Amino acid sequence: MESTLKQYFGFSKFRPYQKEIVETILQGKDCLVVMATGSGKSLCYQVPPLISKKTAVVISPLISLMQDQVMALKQRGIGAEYLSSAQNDQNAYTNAERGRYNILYMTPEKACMLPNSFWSRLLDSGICLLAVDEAHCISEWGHNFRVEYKQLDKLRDVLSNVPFVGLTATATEKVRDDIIKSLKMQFPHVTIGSFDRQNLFYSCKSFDRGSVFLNALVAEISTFVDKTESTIIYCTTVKDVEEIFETLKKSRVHAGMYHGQMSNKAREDCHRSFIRDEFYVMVATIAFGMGIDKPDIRHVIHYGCPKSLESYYQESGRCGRDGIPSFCRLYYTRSDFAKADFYCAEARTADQRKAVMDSLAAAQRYCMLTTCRRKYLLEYFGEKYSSSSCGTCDNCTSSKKEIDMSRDAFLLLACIHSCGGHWGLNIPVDVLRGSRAKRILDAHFDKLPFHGLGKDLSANWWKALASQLFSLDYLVETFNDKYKTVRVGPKGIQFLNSCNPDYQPPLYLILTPELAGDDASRDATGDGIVNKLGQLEFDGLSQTEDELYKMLLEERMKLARGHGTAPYALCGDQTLRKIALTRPSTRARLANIDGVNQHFLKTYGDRLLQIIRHLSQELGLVLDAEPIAEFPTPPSKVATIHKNKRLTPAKFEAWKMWQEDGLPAQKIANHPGRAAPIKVDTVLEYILEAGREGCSIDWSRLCLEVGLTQESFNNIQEAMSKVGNKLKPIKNELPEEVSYNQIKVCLLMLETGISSEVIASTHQQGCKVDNSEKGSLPSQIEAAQSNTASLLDSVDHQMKVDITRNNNLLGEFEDAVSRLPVENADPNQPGAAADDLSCSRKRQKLDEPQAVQSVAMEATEDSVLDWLKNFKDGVRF
Ligand SMILES: Nc1ncnc2c1ncn2[C@@H]1O[C@H](COP(=O)(O)OP(=O)(O)OP(=O)(O)O)[C@@H](O)[C@H]1O
Repeated sequence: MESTLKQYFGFSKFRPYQKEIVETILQGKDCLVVMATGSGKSLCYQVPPLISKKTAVVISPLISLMQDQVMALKQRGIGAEYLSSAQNDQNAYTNAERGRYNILYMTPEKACMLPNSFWSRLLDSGICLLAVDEAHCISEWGHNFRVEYKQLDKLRDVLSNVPFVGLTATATEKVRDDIIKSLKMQFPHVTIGSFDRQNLFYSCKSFDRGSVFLNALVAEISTFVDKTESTIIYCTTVKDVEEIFETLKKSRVHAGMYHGQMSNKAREDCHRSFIRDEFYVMVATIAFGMGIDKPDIRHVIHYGCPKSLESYYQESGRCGRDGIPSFCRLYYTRSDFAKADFYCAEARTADQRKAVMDSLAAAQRYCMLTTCRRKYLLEYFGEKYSSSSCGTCDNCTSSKKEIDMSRDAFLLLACIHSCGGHWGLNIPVDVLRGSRAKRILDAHFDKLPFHGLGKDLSANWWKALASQLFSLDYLVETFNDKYKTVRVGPKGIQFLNSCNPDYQPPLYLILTPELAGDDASRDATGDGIVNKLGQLEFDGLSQTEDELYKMLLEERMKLARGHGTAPYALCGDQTLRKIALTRPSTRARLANIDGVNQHFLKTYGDRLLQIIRHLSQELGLVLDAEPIAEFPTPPSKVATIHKNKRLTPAKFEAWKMWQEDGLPAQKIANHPGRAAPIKVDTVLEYILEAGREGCSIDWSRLCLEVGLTQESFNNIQEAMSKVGNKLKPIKNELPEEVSYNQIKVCLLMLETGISSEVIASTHQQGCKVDNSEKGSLPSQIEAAQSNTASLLDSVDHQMKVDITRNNNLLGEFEDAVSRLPVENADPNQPGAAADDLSCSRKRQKLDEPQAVQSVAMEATEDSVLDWLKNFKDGVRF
């Protein structure tokens, strides 16, 4: 099973539950799979046909979804086709009957219409399973009931011995029972995975409709587009879709739109362009829902509260299906919560109406929540979340100010209580605000002592306060057949009992923007949550590796265009990031990367290797940077703000050995603890990466180790002023002996504000000797001695840990000298040594592995001085 997984999908491991489900299907048993969006349900029905060599029939609700899946499967070398009204190729039917496809998709309508003869021929050829994707559509209790799904039970009689597999991301117990019954499943194996999408960051914000907000939204979205991050903006009406689309267009943000009033063709075209990354923003109604199989959507924005929490989970679940950190934001207005009647219009029974009202109330509560959003979402779906803070939603990451609102809470609770608890929220709020509307006067509520006591605050302010009191269970909402009523719950009564008009016990509530009346923070997209989050903690790509990743994205786009397919169908972003991190130089190494399958390797492998080689060279990155086995599993959680991006263990270890244990890069590269040696350049790259991430670096020592002198520092700076800060152009500007490592160190020093004064004084003194005192042997020796001493001082300073000899000065001196990389220490080659003091040239070889390899000269003070005397022009270290 694992080799099939690797061969076709490129993955080395099954995700939780996948393997056991595949095994159960292969044993011929029915299965019900309830697992989160993006958790890998499809694989559960895609692997069995590849193992059993029989066809898997998959019922899927949308033609566009089937088309996407078929396209992606073909890219993996899997025989796949779909049957639907959109299928023009008549051969598809004949091929299907003959079992020519591993996976055969069809709509429920098509499945019910196909003649028995088709099924019996296909049965003869071999069917290994019938999967019903988005199986919640079967249930009237589901949030997406579809009549055609109900008729699928007919197939049970035709395919009596074929295992049926129902798959869905959202199913309450009732819905699960419905699916089992409707599909006449026999003792099914039921798998319920976690609903937690750890890589998603959730946030909500109220907004005011209008051009100010729209412009701010568009400005933010264009920053996503700049980063080639795909975004879906879900709207609740076609009008909103068109308005946002137009605003984007005016701002020259290339986007697509998708809603039910567009023609099928226009919708399909738009969908295709979006998945092919021809544009990065899709503005859509929920019509663009279940069928979206694009794994690299980084932002799902809801413009308006969705009709239910189930829909929200499903729609926001389109985000980050590839496991990369992604963002779900919901903007709501209070008027969204008054749409219950509209949503109830289709409900046929009182139960259905209640279900719709309950779902909308849950979504409303989610919007107004001041506690952990993830916890609320998961617990809504019946999953226990033990922590009270996920750390990856706005409520868990923003600092919360709490203030005592006991008096206002007292007024509101007392007013609601006095109104008898038979009304919605509007009446008591109107009473507080001193309304003299007919219904208030008719009920004599103008006589209540609270009438007008809250007139200085807006109705929305009081409703925002009510939301907090709901979330603390001080207030309770009840749904009748048509109306919502609000009453004071037992906790609220307890609070009221402890109050009198002159005294209320403190009640600290979170000061939300609405309660703070902070219009400035609400007049646009508000907190710019994505920007505030700072860097995402992910897989520790260095800046240069990230540059490579972006270039690889572009190259993937070109390849995909050339083959008329979507970039993600070639390989996922996750896989490309791993390629950027490791830069494989051979097919075997490329094949080892998670996500690279046989078909990809055969079709694009050589071209990709060429590209990797070329781009890595351009960026000064070494190939085969890290043994594949050392890959960290990318954390699936979105990170909150951290000072340092996380380093991979390999990078951290290298930095620690260099900085804290004082080992030279050469020793680190060949450290016995390693499975295989790595290149010195790679070690230096890791150290720089650590420096970039805020780890402390002994810059003098690093300059010394790569041979960066003050002069080359100046030269590099000068080159940068001409050609910018890209490595290759800088390198081209400089003498050949200036190495990439020197340039990288210099760039990072400039980037992190490190002064060139840290460059060991020996470099500069060495230059002085070379320039001003050439020819005077004693002075050169003196200078060289002093150079040596100060050089040793600086090195010695770093090598605290590894000093094994005695602690007296001579011992330290010897030890330090013995560690110095000495090139051409052979006294019979004075020419090389003479060259050493020619400043900019003399250090450049230090970073070359072969130079560094000739280490370990056993020395005493006397022997060094003796040895120095043999050289007219000094020596280099
Ligand atoms: N074993 C695995 N290792 C790595 N990635 C995997 C594995 N299984 C699936 N994936 C990837 O996870 C992503 C989501 O998988 P899939 O489309 O099957 O999710 P799903 O559960 O069907 O989601 P949805 O309910 O949204 O349709 C895909 O990009 C897929 O390639």
